[in-house]
Amino acid sequence: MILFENVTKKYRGTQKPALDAIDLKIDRGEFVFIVGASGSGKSSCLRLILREDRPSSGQIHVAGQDLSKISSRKVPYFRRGLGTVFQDFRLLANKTVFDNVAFTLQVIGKSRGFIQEAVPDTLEMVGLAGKAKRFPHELSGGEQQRVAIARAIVNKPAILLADEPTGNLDPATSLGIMQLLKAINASGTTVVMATHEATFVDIMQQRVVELSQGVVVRDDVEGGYGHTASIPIAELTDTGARVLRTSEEVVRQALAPDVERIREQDAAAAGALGSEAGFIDPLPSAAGEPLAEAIEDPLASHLEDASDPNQPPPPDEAVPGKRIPTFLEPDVESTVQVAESGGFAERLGLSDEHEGNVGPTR
Ligand SMILES: Nc1ncnc2c1ncn2[C@@H]1O[C@H](COP(=O)(O)OP(=O)(O)OP(=O)(O)O)[C@@H](O)[C@H]1O
Repeated sequence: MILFENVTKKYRGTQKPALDAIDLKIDRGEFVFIVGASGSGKSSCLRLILREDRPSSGQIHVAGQDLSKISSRKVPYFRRGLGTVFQDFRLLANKTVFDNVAFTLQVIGKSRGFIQEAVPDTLEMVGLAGKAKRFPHELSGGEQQRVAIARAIVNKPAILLADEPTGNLDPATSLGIMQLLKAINASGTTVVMATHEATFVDIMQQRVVELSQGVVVRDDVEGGYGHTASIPIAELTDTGARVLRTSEEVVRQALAPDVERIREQDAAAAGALGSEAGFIDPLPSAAGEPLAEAIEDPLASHLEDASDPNQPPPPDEAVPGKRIPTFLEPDVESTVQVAESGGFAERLGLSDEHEGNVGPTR
């Protein structure tokens, strides 16, 4: 699905290569964390996959295509098969939630009827049903990131690239985003995520590729974050250490891969997202469960308990009739970070041809 062969990237005017003879193979359906200290080359790696940049030497294949053979004119078409999520959301400030997501489909020529079905379905999946008419500045940070994820998956990409998608979010909101990405991966979409979030990486036990000064220094099938960003526990006060351990336990409960409940959630989420390999079906599951409900409810009760570090997380408690759990309704107001310009469309693999309005259907 993604293949780097002896890839080196050296930016103009720099002495050391940002990436140095990288070999990397990521198969269809994998969830891969790319970790490493600041400046180790994570974003460079994602930019090369997205064909935003070209390697100085070496070969890159993505989704069966040799990127060196794609002409600049064809790059937007290539990018349509990739979903991208960034730390700063990059929503269009002057468009509603609906229109931000619809924009992706509109510029690639999907019919109005298709858009008016696919967008609400995708918004429901990410827990934003009912917020279609809001503008980005009327949303919390977590909600904005969910809009960005909806925009990234609405075109059913085979690969989702996420560059620090939780970097601007509080821990609880980040956890919701991680669960969403995990569920998207469970549907068959390959997810590659660059992150500094040690706790999530440690607990999710997915493949971890660690970069150091542009070199792959570790590639673990079920790895942890490693020492690159660990907080030395000895430097914490007793209270600090207890709080840290408690929040880790909360996250572990919510994401641990060996918990049967999580498997069931994955299955439910995969059902909600569709079974077609590599693609996400925007229809709800047969049981009518939206993705947000399928993956989030148990977490809400754990998080509520996180305030008391001496209390173990309670058992799961379903909240009858509750479509979107409290956890998915973050009340933290965040600084809205939006992209205003047309370069945004190009980066997302969209042409910036015409930009008519697509009205919300509800
Ligand atoms: N456009 C550029 N021109 C010159 N040097 C660059 C450019 N982009 C990145 N670099 C350099 O390449 C190296 C890798 O940067 P990159 O952004 O890939 O790291 P990163 O691991 O994503 O870092 P961070 O975690 O801080 O986002 C760094 O030394 C950086 O300064």
